[in-house]
Amino acid sequence: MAQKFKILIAGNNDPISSKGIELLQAESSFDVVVNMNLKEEAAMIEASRDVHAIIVRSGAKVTAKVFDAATNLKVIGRAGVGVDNIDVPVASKRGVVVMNTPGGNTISTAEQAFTLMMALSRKTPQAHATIVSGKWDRKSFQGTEVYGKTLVVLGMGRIGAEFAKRAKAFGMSVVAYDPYLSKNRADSLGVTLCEDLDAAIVQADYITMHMPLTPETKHMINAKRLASLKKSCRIINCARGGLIDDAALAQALTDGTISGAALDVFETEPPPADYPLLKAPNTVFTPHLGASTEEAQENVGIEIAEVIKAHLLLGTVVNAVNMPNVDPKVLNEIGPFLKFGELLGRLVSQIAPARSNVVSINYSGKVGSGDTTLISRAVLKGFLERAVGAEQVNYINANGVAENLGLRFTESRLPEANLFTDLIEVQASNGSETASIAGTFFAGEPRIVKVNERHIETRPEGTLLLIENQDRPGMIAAYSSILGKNQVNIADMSLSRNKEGGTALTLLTLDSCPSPEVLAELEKVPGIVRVHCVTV
Ligand SMILES: NC(=O)c1ccc[n+]([C@@H]2O[C@H](COP(=O)([O-])OP(=O)(O)OC[C@H]3O[C@@H](n4cnc5c(N)ncnc54)[C@H](O)[C@@H]3O)[C@@H](O)[C@H]2O)c1
Ligand SMILES: O=C(O)CC[C@@H](O)C(=O)O
Repeated sequence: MAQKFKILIAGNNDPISSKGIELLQAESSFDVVVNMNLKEEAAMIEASRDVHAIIVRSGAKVTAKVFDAATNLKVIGRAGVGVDNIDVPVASKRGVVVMNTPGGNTISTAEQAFTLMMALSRKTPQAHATIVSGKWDRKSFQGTEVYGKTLVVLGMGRIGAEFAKRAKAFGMSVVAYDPYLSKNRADSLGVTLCEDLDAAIVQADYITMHMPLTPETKHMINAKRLASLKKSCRIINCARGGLIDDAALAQALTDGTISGAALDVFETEPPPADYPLLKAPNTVFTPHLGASTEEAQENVGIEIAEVIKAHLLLGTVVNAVNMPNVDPKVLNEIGPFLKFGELLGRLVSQIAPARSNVVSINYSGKVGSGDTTLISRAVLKGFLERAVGAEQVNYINANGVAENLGLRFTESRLPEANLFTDLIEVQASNGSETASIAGTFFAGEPRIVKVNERHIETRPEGTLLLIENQDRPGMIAAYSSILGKNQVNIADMSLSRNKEGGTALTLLTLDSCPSPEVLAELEKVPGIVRVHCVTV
């Protein structure tokens, strides 16, 4: 029977598009629960206990305690961009994929920010309030044009770029500050790139903010920077509360250091009644409505439903913030390498020297010319399974699990392979000893082609017995007779030696796993250096 997946659509009065919900409800293997009343952490914990997927906007918070309770959780979908309501480091540690919908609300948010800029310039909300209160006041609301003014865009990503296009159409000259923006991109947008934040903002008649909240961007606009601005400067923030120090902004507005602020987002949401900013002059506020349009909500609601469905049913990963993308085409191409990489990692972990602290993956041939991030994660996953348990490690947390164990991981690529179209070699080393296995595909079938640098050929199937012995007559008979007398049948055999009379390596495929006593007996045979029994 197909697995049933329970999906929680979690909200705090911020609904997800019904079209997205219906798309999930139409799938017979999904049990969809919608709960828009998850303001308190305790309620979120209860609702998440047995779910496989959670979909949120910005209202519901997925905290570490929610992860503790949601032991079946595989994926979280954010119907929107910012994932600051999800504890992403904990998600990664627990192996939960976090996916968002970048782009679906770009236009709506750029339009909202632009609307705020215009409303701030023309005091529209204040003028409206006087009319509805019965006054006809045409003197108090003289505004300013944006035409000919200098706009500084902080964060020239998707939304910043859409804002900039609109500002240019309104005759503004646009300066961009974004440490990750290339000169080419700035040129193609027709904006002036300024590499220094302080030098950028002192020119501004308007500043609009469009970057994520990170430790680096927190309080980017603080008391010191506010003091450096033109007195006529107005600030718009439709990105995230916390980019601006709200207390410092309230002060700067009150004492006339700057001319106005229009905010869709606040450091504390919702702001309490005594929040100083709410009493400051020359402001326009909206309650985090950037993405609140029919179009944006339909875009992000449908998109997140589609990616969650594809992830649960097919394993595809799209727009994950804690994992590389795996679309069905790529998955199809690299799928066999993922399985094989995991298997090589698992095999090497069984012959690795004690206290190995470095795992190296060497790619050669075609496989090394593409993106190998996921294959390496697969190798690490396979390698770590013995140390932490197969359930505890996956493609998302493999790097973190390795780091916790003090295991370093290196990767190298050779575009040319000497003998094989594709070759993946996995090595584990503790500084003084190294063990390695390399594999490839022959006519689509996986093969082990090297063990500890020796050429050998075997199918990675069942139980493999690896015997290193002195190269001298009678060795094969010695170990074969011990296996035979203990009813262990040899299904396949591959031999290799470094030189005549040197060391030989035998890889036997066995029909059953020899007992520890049989392995001990083999190790005692004169001339046998090492025996490893490895399960594929
Ligand atoms: N108000 C809303 O409802 C709403 C809706 C959508 C998005 N947002 C927020 O808007 C922000 C931008 O969204 P986006 O889709 O444009 O994201 P994006 O990733 O396309 O753009 C973000 C930009 O910020 C830049 N950046 C990063 N660090 C920076 C720094 N230190 N200084 C300057 N720039 C920096 C990045 O290089 C990038 O170009 C996000 O925080 C998102 O959560 C808010
Ligand atoms: O869900 C919302 O309405 C807010 C979305 C917005 O903050 C985002 O980051 O995409």
